Amino acid sequence: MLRIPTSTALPLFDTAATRTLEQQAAARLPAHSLMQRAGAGLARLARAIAPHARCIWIACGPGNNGGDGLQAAAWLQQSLNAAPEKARSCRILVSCVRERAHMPADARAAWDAAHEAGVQWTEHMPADMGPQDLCIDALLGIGLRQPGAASPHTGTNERLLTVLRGLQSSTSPVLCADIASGLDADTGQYLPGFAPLNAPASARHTLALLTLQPGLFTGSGRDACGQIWWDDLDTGLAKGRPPLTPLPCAQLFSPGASAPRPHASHKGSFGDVAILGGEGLGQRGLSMTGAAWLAALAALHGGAGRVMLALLDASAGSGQATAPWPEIMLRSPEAQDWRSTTVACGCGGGMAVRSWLPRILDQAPRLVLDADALNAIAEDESLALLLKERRRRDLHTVLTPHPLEAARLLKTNTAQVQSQRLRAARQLAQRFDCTALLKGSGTVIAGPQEENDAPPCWINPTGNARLSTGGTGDVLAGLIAALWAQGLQPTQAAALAAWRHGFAADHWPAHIPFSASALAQRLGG
Ligand SMILES: NC(=O)C1=CN([C@@H]2O[C@H](COP(=O)(O)OP(=O)(O)OC[C@H]3O[C@@H](n4cnc5c(N)ncnc54)[C@H](O)[C@@H]3O)[C@@H](O)[C@H]2O)[C@@H](O)CC1
Repeated sequence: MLRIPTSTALPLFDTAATRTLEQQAAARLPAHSLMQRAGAGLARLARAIAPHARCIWIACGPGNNGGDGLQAAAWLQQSLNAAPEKARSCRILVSCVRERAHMPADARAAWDAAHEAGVQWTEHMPADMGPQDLCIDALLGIGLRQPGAASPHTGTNERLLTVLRGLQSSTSPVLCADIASGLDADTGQYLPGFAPLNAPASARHTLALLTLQPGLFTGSGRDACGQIWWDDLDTGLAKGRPPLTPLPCAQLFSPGASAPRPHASHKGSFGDVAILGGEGLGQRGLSMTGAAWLAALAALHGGAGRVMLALLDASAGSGQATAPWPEIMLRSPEAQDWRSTTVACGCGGGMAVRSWLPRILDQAPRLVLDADALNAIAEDESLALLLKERRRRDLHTVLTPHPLEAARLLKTNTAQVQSQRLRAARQLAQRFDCTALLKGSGTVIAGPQEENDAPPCWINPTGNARLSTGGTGDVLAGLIAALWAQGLQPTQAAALAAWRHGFAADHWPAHIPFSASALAQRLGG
């Protein structure tokens, strides 16, 4: 069993691929083996999470996810039976939303095992559960379907939803079997009617079974599933023995070991970054120079050899007084040579960045486009065309939209982007022939399409809600530019930057107030 994230990049499989892998694995094993292993994994993790539980309540759904819960109940009860002194201090209780006769064959076998072990059945969540106890959510796994098409058994949905609401508002920790019930394993979105009404009042853990799926890590997945664990059910998947087919739909990003900087190096060894952004107060009365400074500061602390800042501020130079980092060289946009550097463009660019975009899109060999540069391109077909043509001219681009910016670029709305985050990132990468980094919980990074190949796609596992504050996106854009300038490929630079950005937030020292500029200054480690 692996605790996620690990230091290796892990494959993510969608539901269709998981079904195929499940069939392949089941065909090699005696009947019910996979479910027995799934139940054993759940029982092991349950004991580790709640070693002092007086009550473990297992809510079981109508299908094989419910079967996993029943099998876990059987294992837990059996281990209590083997240690009678413990059996007096802990109860294993099961609620099942469907009768045995209507469950699939594996689940019926698990039901029988639970029954034989002496598990107690209960109609409702026990009223006396406390923070040391544990709930197991085995209601719905990857078999979730749109309500309505769900079940021929009338009344199931209502009972299931009542039990689910109990789990979602539980003050005892919750361990989800495979995935939090109601969450789409491919997209990380709740199906209508399944989203919790309030934020969870207790810790969440999820044991992914057989495969890891993208929905655990993006959209609502992180909040719904909490700490993620993976049990590949002894199939070898976690040891890097994926079969040739089906292929993963994405990977969970993990940085490889970083090479130390050679001793015989100088500032020219690590590339130049130029930032263009920061509309001045004089233009529309809305100063956004801070955004460009943040990107520049991040590029500096991200290890670029030299950092130049070209402010879109008629009174350029005034910024120097407010943010005195003497290592950052101020340039006028006219004086900067855009052909020779890695460029991050758009941070705080306001309206002023628009007139510069034709030149930047035409000249910058490595270009990170953020914020107002993205909005300008979304509104101007001629700019979009220039962007699309860049890769054919051997000029490369990374787009860093948040969901609203992505929606503008894709001519859709934010809800559509969020409902299919992986697909949206891939569409952006394909449409503009570039790398697209879609920000949000579980940032998705998609590379441009290689000939006859699906674009590679990563999900970043690091980061937390600390990053939900102004300026962190500018820091990310500057960091991508810095890593790219140091020689990484664009998609690798984007993914590593997202990882390091999130990692810094995850390991934030309690005594330092979090802000984007503090984050930028901690990127060096
Ligand atoms: N069969 C096996 O050997 C294995 C099964 N596994 C487990 O099996 C799960 C998949 O099992 P299933 O394919 O049976 O699917 P699920 O158990 O996830 O769900 C299917 C059941 O839920 C009902 N349902 C679906 N959508 C609903 C909705 N919106 N409202 C109400 N009811 C709804 C369906 O009518 C069906 O009865 C995995 O998530 C995993 O937990 C894994 O342990 C791997 C091994």
